[in-house]
Amino acid sequence: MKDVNVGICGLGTVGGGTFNVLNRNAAIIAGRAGCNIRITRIASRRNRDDMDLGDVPFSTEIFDVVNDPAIDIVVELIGGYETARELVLAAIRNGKHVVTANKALIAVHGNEIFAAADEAGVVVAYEAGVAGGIPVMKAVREGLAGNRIDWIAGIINGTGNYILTEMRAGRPFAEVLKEAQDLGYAEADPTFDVEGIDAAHKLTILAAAGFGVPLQFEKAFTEGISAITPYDIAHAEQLGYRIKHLGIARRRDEGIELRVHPTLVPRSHLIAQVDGVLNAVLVDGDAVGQTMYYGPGAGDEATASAVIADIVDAARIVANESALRVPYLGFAPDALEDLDVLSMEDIQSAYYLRITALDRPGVLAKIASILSEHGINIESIMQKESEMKDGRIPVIILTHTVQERQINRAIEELESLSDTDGPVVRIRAENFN
Ligand SMILES: NC(=O)c1ccc[n+]([C@@H]2O[C@H](COP(=O)([O-])OP(=O)(O)OC[C@H]3O[C@@H](n4cnc5c(N)ncnc54)[C@H](O)[C@@H]3O)[C@@H](O)[C@H]2O)c1
Ligand SMILES: N[C@@H](CCO)C(=O)O
Ligand code: NA
Repeated sequence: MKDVNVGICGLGTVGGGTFNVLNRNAAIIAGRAGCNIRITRIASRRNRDDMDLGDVPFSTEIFDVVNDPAIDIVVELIGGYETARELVLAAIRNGKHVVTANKALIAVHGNEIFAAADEAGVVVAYEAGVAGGIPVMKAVREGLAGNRIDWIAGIINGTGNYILTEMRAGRPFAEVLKEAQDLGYAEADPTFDVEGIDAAHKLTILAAAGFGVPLQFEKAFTEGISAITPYDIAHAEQLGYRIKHLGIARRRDEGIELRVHPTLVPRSHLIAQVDGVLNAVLVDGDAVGQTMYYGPGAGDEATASAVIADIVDAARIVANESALRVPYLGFAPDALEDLDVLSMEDIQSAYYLRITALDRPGVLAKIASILSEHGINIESIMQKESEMKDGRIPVIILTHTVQERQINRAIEELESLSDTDGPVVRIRAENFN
């Protein structure tokens, strides 16, 4: 059996997991790959005293790995945008295949990196970057190749889902975030997790591969979970919904919806049961219908599982000098469509609205008439007793699907009524029909 040489850049959570699993399962992996996958160099800022690297040379200079002529596959696990970009482009220039878990890099610099890789005749693989251990890129790029994909919706940030899950049990935000960081789930800058940036990176990649469009991260809409209150979580539950932080990409004739925000989902739907660090991606294809991919979205060995699957794909190419490659986004580069990302005003969604009304006769009728003037149909309405006994009553409304523009105009009018108090809380909702 041929040897294929791998160099690892970055020996943190994912780098450590990759090293350990590659060693533990070496025989199984060799059997699948048809070659021996050998780690011949590791570089990272610091060596780890909790790991035994055996006789694998270690250095603190990651560019040593990409400049080592013996290395066939460079595994980029340092994270971040700029150094990772330089490292990956240097590896490509040196004729090496690249495996990365870095969705920020692919979402922002993927178009440039894929073009460079095509030019050099090498592959760049990024399965671990999207929904961690779940082989969802394999499913979208290969398993669903016969479908026109109409929409993709997913819980694609483990840290955020972990926080929302624990908040339902009444635990404070900051304490749960610290726990997710200690478990190695969070990004170096955890606002990427909490504010939806990390999920938007992954959604950008899913949308590009699902719909056959270039990566357009700069146009993705992101709203985080930091404004979600236990109050709205409880009321959503009473309406039969659960609040999840979703990435949603929908293909419409006019363009693409690309958005990450807290979303009410029916409690009876499978996706509402996805808790903790687990991720799930729902994909709607015209032939297959809805499929859902579920599993660990973060963590050392779970992510390593996806990194190694990509190493195996690249190793097969090296060992067999094979030209058989799946295009980066699953579509031949000249088949990518120039579809624009729609503005948020143009997206379509259902909405949960919480209006603080003054307890006066006729206020409900005024609210209903404003919604109706804007063409918004009400799915359900709930008027709560005033908890503060201060004459202010929460009115909770779930709407049918409308255009966000209609809701924005209606909210402006609702807020300007003398019978309402303060801003209207608005959370988008999906029924996955
Ligand atoms: N942690 C997860 O569960 C997870 C899951 C999926 C994807 N990812 C992605 O995997 C990548 C790595 O994440 P991680 O959680 O392992 O991070 P980490 O911080 O645990 O590990 C990164 C390692 O790279 C080293 N490093 C960074 N820059 C370097 C440089 N310039 N020179 C030398 N060493 C450098 C750091 O010292 C650290 O040891 C990121 O892109 C992340 O988004 C992580
Ligand atoms: N920080 C990311 C890691 C996996 O991409 C998450 O929590 O989902
Ligand atoms: Na994955």
